[in-house]
Amino acid sequence: MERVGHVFDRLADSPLKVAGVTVSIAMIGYVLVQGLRKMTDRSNRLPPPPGPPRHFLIGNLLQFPKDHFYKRFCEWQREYGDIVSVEIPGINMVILNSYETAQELLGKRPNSTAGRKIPYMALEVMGNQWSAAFIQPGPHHSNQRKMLRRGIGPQRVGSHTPIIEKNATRLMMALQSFEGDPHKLVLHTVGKVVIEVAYGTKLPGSMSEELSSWNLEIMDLVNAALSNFWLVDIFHFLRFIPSWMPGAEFKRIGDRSTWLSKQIRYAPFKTAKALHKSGEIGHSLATDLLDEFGPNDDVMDALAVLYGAGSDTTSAAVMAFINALLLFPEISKKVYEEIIRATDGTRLPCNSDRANLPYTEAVWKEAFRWNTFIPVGVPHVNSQDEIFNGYLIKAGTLIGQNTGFMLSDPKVWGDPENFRPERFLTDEANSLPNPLVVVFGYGIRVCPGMYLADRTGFHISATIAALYDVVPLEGKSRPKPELVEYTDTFFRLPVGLQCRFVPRDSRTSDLLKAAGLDE
Ligand code: HEM
Repeated sequence: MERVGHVFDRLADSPLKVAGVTVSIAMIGYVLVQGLRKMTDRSNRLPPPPGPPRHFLIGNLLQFPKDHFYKRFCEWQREYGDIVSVEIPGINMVILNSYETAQELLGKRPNSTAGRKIPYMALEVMGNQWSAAFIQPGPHHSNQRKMLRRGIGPQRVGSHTPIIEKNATRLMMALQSFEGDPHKLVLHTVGKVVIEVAYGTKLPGSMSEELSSWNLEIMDLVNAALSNFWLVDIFHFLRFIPSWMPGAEFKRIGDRSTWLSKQIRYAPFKTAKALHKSGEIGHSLATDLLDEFGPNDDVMDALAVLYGAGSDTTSAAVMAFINALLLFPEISKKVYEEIIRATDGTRLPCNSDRANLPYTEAVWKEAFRWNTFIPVGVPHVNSQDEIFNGYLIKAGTLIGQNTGFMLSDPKVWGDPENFRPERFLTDEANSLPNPLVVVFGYGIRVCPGMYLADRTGFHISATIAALYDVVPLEGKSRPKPELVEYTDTFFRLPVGLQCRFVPRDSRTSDLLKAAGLDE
């Protein structure tokens, strides 16, 4: 204080001196208040959620899995409970193992727990900083979500039913002579649905094919990028080294991905705008959004995100249903009988039959739950410190969701290992979460495509069950459910699934012919 006084004594009584004294007092005050706040702040004394012991400097780096995340997360759940925290250098992470904790933290605190932390390589170097799934909450994120809700939300999703039904019927025709793993066929069908929902049916066939292949390529690149660590994630300046340099593989991946990203955004949108202008576009999400918002970048990006976010996901759900039809023939027969009762066996099932198909609905839910195809949710990030159940979750923590455990916790499901759709048909159902709600995410990041996914996936799945008995290849026996393995990917698929689609009865081909899709 003396030194401060001495300096000011040398200044004349001037506005400068007054200002200087004021600033000094303010600064001292500020330091004291901050110190006191630190001493009294309850949150500073709170521990992080429990988790495996951390090592000096490297935290849990050695225990953190490089693959099979779900398996390790379940091991930690057994040891530490509903909420587990781990730390690897530079990253704090918590893993939520119960639906209630996820709802509390992510669903009920949407303003502070809805961030994303996408590595620099996947976001910037690969040119994905436009995607609603990757960007931070803010005007672009909320605009795009508003647009998706307008076009494929609960009010409007029904308007896309003809596109879903037409493409499902095409798939049924292809399955008549198909043997092997149907994943590619299902993915292609869902991709067509998504493209036609987004841009209508008037895009030239070649553009639609290109859009699929661009998307499939970039999805592979992004998945590979996200499962690797890149130096550029830490040293961002590396992005400026030229692509031809030896060792600059990341740059070449980044350049290719950025090109694909641009094609996916601009090419179909340009055609859709022209078709809209000439009045030829027909019904589509693009039509709705161009009518209401005009041709702006948020409209372009809301449309462009659909394929990447909607095709792999929905086709994985349909594959889970097909897997169940193959593994559990009695369940498959019951679904078939229920659908025949609803349609009198005189027509293909349609979306409006759904209300009369409670058993099929229960099988659809159980297919989402049993060995779920999406065992780990998309992590959120909190923008401020959160106090939760007596623990401190520091701002900037990655908040992961162990969806697989939530859907197989014996305390909730009793016999999670059994594929038992009846659990959704009795009073027991009242105490169970809906598996679809569990997998579609939380808060302001909840999947905006869930109504379209549910409608498309359910219709394709029910139609397969109505027309075909899904059986093993000639000479092979049905796989044993407990022995089936699943890929270690973000969307898990049954490993080595091989099957045939045997028409249920002579009506199958008549029904397909009557559907009249020869155009
Ligand atoms: C069975 C199919 C699907 C599943 C299981 C699924 C699951 C998810 C999940 C878990 C998230 C992250 C939610 C969160 O962060 O809390 C998400 C986000 C998203 N989904 Fe889906 N999804 C499916 C289908 C679709 C479809 C068909 C579309 C579009 C047509 C779509 C568009 C999106 C978009 C744009 C996001 C990013 C939302 C955001 O970050 O704000 N999804 N989805």
